[in-house]
Amino acid sequence: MTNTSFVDPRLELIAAASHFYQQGWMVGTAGNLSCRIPDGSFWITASGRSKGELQLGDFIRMHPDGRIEREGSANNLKPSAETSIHQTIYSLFPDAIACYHVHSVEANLVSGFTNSDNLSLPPLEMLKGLGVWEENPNCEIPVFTNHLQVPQIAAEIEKRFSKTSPQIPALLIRNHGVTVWGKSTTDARNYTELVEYIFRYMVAYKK
Ligand SMILES: CSC[C@@H](O)[C@@H](O)C(=O)COP(=O)(O)O
Ligand SMILES: [Zn+2]
Repeated sequence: MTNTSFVDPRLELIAAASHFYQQGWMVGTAGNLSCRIPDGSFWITASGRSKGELQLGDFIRMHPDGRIEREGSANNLKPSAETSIHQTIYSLFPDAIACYHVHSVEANLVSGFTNSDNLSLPPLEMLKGLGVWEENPNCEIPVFTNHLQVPQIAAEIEKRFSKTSPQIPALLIRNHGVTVWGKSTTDARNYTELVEYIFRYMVAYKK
């Protein structure tokens, strides 16, 4: 029998946020999560919601051009302040279905390990989980400046990634946090855990 049951993707975002909150990566209102749906629009967390206790009404449905879909979206909520980054990721990577952004202590610490716009990652087995199938890989994560105006960060992401795709589906914003994307909510959740493991390793190695 075919399973035709429909799971509201917001439930997966709520579960992921709760999990990340428990890890200390989405404390208070930090971070934002989104998930693209078949008509090309995406659900994104509304701005300033407590990420450890999201509810279905804490999301906004947006079209790629920035238009808010009122049907299903709660009224009087503002979309995440970092919506322009999610829009940019969805436009650059047509396969991306989910985009997750979290703020961990380790992501901030490792972003200070280099002044360059790329951070070298150690050649850990965990990189395979992020799609890097090489022996002793020489892998880097792109690092972006944390401009006060978020659309400026988004514009720099667009500019760099239009020329060169990153080696892994992740980017770091200096002194801010990491953003990952994947072909499913499960992939995005796994990638978030994997990059955070690598950052933890890097911090522990430095001690
Ligand atoms: C703890 S404030 C963090 C915000 O400035 C921002 O970086 C963030 O990740 C959450 O913003 P939001 O507008 O709630 O999506
Ligand atoms: Zn943020």
